[in-house]
Amino acid sequence: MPGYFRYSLDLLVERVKTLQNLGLRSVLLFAKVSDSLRDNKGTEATNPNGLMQRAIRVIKKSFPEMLVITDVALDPYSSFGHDGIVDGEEILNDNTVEILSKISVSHSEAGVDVVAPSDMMDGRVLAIREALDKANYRNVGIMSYAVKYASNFYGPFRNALDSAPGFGDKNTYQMDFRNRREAIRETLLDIEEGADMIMIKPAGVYLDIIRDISDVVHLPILAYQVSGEYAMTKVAIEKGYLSQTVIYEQLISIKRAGANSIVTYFAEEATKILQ
Ligand SMILES: NCC(=O)CCC(=O)O
Repeated sequence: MPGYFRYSLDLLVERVKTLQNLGLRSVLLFAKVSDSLRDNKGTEATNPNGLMQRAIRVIKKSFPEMLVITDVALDPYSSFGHDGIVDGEEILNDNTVEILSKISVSHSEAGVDVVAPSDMMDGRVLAIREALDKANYRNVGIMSYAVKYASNFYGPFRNALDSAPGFGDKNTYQMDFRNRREAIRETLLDIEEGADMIMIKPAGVYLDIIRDISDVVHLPILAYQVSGEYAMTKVAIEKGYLSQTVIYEQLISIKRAGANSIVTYFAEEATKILQ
């Protein structure tokens, strides 16, 4: 993924310091664990001393005011690269939801501010909310990936994390990009279950969906400009086909469509453009 790197914990502190100095106030963390730690149960994902848990502690210790959001999903921990527990060729929704709740509690024990389930299992927001409340983490928020399309734009991220599915695809739990109304249904369900913020993903070729949702939903709406959108633009700029100003135009159009916040790999560039 051009211009993007995996950070060890010592380098992570330097990286977050740079971002904070640029005026950024939140980070979204993803973990990359070694293949030997992957299984079909997400065991490593709940390790109190796992990479994600240590990363949360390191950041909150050095930058207590930085809002830390964590990815809650099985795919980086799954021997199959899927977001759920696999049985034959099936993804077991309810067993997965149970583990996602445990992962969320584990991240909360480490000090996370907001958990972000990105798996697209049904019923996970309610289960996570109940598990967090029961464990006394009532103030930990849930940013739900309510609308996540089975998109072809995730390629560079999956390469960076080695998290591409080992068999099949994610079409049985991620959404069909030909379907428009399902986005609203999924969003309203997640809100009813207790989501504090709604994520729509990808962003740039889903501006109509962002607009649809922002017309009916009055919670914070985030849009995720994903790795493929980033890589296309980055490479075109590097090759001189486009000027850097297209980044600003892309981000503004996502905002114009109705996003309150944008998750983007151009965050650092954006702070410079906006100065
Ligand atoms: N669960 C995280 C992702 O799928 C990221 C996608 C991307 O940036 O391409």
